[in-house]
This record gives sequence, structure tokens and C-alpha cells, in this order.
Amino acid sequence: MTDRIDVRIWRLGTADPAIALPDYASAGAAGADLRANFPAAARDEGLSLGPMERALVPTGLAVALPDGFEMQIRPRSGLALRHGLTLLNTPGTVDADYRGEVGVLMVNLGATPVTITHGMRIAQAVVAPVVQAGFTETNSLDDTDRGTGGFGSTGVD
Ligand SMILES: O=c1ccn([C@H]2C[C@H](O)[C@@H](COP(=O)(O)OP(=O)(O)OP(=O)(O)O)O2)c(=O)[nH]1
Repeated sequence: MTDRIDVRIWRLGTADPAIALPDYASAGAAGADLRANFPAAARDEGLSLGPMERALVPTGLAVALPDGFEMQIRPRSGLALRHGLTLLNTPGTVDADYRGEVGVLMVNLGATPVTITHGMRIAQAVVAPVVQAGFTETNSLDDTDRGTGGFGSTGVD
């Protein structure tokens, strides 16, 4: 059984209480599925995204992550493969000190419109530890074999 850390989650007033909280679809799943949770007026029609259109899709949820953790909002591969529906800013970052609504920035990279329906599993949330760096300015950096080579310097095949 994977360790579980406690994440406090808050359903906002606009949220439909019938929509399930994030949950893991299998025992070993890394991501908990997030569902679209539209305000009442938008629930029937959902949200249609045309090709190359983007939208911030509400989850109706706010979270309080423990210090030292982040929540990554990642695409679902099935939606990407079937519909070209993915996240524009993947992985989205939810900071430990953020208390606003968790939003999912979706984009339709497919050739046809896709409708995001109320309650649809639109993304997955991966809670992960973070390390903050102390950035110390210096006048030189240690030498390495790679040096300044990057962006395909070792070949592209
Ligand atoms: O996919 C996302 C990305 C971000 N957020 C929320 C939580 C996060 O803590 C906050 C800020 O995100 P980020 O740091 O990526 O945004 P920014 O553009 O740097 O804005 P800010 O100046 O508010 O940090 O927005 C989401 O709900 N979903």
C-alpha cells in the first residue's frame, strides 16, 4: 500500500456536491482523477472546445497541501489520444500555499470540437514532494564534460 499524506480539500460554494472528490482509479495509480465541476448554469451544456481553443475548467475544489508538497495537474492520456485534449501548461503546479480554486487549463489540439461535460474526468493530480533551492550567486561554475553543450549537442537520433 502506497503511503498517503493528508490533503485537506474544500468544496467551493459553486461546486456540485454530487461530483466525486479526486480519487485514485487503481491501487497503484500515481494520479487522482480530477473532474470538471461547472457552476449550475453551465452544467447541462458543458463546455465545447474547438480546435486550438483553450479554457480554464473549474474543479469546484480548493486544497491545502502540507508544506513541502505540490500538486501537479497532468493530462489524461486517453483524452489526449482519442480527442487531442490535453493541458496547455502541463504539468500545472498547485503551490502548498494556494487556497483558490484548482483550475485545469485545457486545450484542444485535435481537429474537431470536443465537449467537456459536467463531472468528466479531465486531468489527474499527482501530489509530490518539493525541494526549495537556496540560490547563491557566484562568479564561476565548476567544469564538466558537457560544459555548455545542450539542446541536441549529443546528436538528435
Ligand atoms: O494548472 C494550474 C496551475 C496553477 N493553478 C493555481 C495554483 C497555483 O498555486 C496558482 C499559481 O500557479 P502558477 O505559479 O503556475 O502561476 P503563475 O502564472 O506563476 O501565477 P502566480 O503569479 O499567481 O504564481 O494557480 C491551478 O489551479 N491550476
